[in-house]
Formats: sequence, C-alpha cells, structure tokens
Amino acid sequence: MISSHTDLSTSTTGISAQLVLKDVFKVFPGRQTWQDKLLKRSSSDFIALSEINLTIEPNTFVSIIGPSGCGKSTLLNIIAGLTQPTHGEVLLNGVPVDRPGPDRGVVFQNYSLMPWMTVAENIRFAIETVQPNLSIAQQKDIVREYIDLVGLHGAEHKHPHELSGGMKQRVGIARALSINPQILLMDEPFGALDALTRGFLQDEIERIWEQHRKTVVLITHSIEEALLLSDKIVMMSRGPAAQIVEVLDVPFPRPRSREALDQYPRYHELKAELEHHLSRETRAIEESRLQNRS
Ligand SMILES: Nc1ncnc2c1ncn2[C@@H]1O[C@H](COP(=O)(O)OP(=O)(O)OP(=O)(O)O)[C@@H](O)[C@H]1O
Repeated sequence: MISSHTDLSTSTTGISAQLVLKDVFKVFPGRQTWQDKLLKRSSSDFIALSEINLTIEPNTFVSIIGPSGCGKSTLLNIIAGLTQPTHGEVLLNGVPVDRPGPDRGVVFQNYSLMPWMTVAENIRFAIETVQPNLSIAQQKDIVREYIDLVGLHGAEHKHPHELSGGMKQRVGIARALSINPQILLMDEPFGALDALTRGFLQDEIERIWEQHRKTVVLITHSIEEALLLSDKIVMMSRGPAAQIVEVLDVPFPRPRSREALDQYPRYHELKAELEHHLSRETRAIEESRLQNRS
C-alpha cells in the first residue's frame, strides 16, 4: 500500500504506485534581516525536509504525523504543487508534479472560502474552473450531489460568515471533492474545530471515504484521528532536515468506530508507539531550544 523505501515505481505489493516522492529535499533560503546586515552576520539556509521517499498506492488513506514544525505542511504543499522541492521529485500517476492541478483537491485548516460567495457558489466556482465546458445545469447537479454528500442541505444559499467552523469545513471538503480529484490532500482540516465537531467530521470523513475510496493524504496532530481514518501512518522526525522515520500499518476492518477500535489490543499498541514517538521528538525540540538559549 505504501513504502518509504527503494523501488518507487511500484509499491511493496507490486501494485502500480499512484503517488511517488523520490528523494525530496526542501531548503528555505536564509533571509538577511537589517540586523544581520548591520552586524555583518550571514543567515544560513534552513533545511526543512531531507531525503523523503514515499510510495502510495491508489485508494489508500494515509496520515502524516510528526512534531510541530517538522515540515508536514511543506511536504503537503509540495505534493499539491504549491511549493517546489529543492531537490527530488513528486510523481502522480507517473507524471511529475510541478504546479497545482485538478487531479489534487486540497482542504486547508482555515477553510479558504470566498467570503462573498454562497456555499453553492463556492463549490460551483471550483467546478467551473476545472470543467468550464459543463453546462450550468450540469454544474448545479454536481453542486447538489456534494452538498448532500457532506450534509449541507439547506445551507446552499448561506455565506461563509453565516456558517459554523464545522459547516465551513464541510464546504471545503465538498469543494475539494466536487472537482473529482485523484487524490485528496488535507492539512489539519479539523485543527480549528472544537472536540465534538471534530469527532462528527471525522465520522463524516470515514463515511465519505467508504463511498469514494479516494487516495487521501491527511496531516494531523491527533493520534486518535490518524488511527480512526488511516490505512497507513507516516511518522516524521523533528526538523531541521526532517525525515520519514517509519510507516505504520493500521490493520483494522472498516467501517470503523471509536468503540470498535478500542477493543483491539493492537490499537493500543499503535497508539502507545505514536505517543512515544511524538513525545520523544517534542522533548528533543524543547531541549535543543533550551540549549540554544543558554
Ligand atoms: N516559506 C518559508 N520560509 C522559511 N522557512 C519556512 C517557510 N515555510 C516553512 N518554513 C519552516 O519550515 C519548517 C517546517 O514548517 P511546516 O509549516 O511545514 O511544519 P509543520 O510540521 O506543518 O508545522 P505545524 O505542525 O506547526 O503545523 C518550520 O521550521 C518553518 O518555520
């Protein structure tokens, strides 16, 4: 399903890979502030990602988990084509990714909706941009389909300021799916939501994924969320020069529920392993911060 190792054109199971990251590095150039110039200090480049190799098969739900600031969003932005890697390449169905495209739907934490457009207009705008040849009636049919899918029936004519955070994110998900992308990229989509709404939307994503089975790459800070939704969890190390440390299999049958997962001893083992990884990496970040201060 996924591999972080050598043969990148096919995955470990021999199935053709859908998404391949080959030896990806990302270096952000150092910027000299006026203080640096005054003190004749050079500013050094920042290596965010180092040697990222990853192969993802079609119809796989993959979560990326790692300590804060390790480079998860940078990695997602590279897959989305919003940022270019400094070295290495990303292939989607064998085609290099060098810009954003309709084959990738992106859901952001801050929703990124057009405030002057209604729910329906936000979704229709995305469809029209990607498929300008569709008739208005066809576009409206698709809008209706995705509004129903995410449970927004009745809110079509509302503007974003009239919606709760959870409803806004439902629009974001409907918009991303309505262009029928091959892969859905989600950057902490539930990060700004309260715990209850977050739980509801996680269940919705699980239900929608059961229906559509698209390849998904999700960034999350929540171990429970990753275990509920994913087939695979990619564990990243702390930065700078963050790497993939391990890829965990999440073997539980679907559809899943929190109550059912709680019954599996393996669920608790995976949870403990992820907690240990995150706390070790976060502790190391804090220690190096303290050392730098002294
Ligand atoms: N445009 C940029 N220029 C310079 N440095 C950047 C830039 N974008 C990100 N970085 C740095 O790269 C590192 C990775 O950032 P990124 O946002 O990808 O991490 P993250 O794991 O998504 O963080 P978080 O979990 O807090 O959302 C950070 O140290 C960040 O400061």
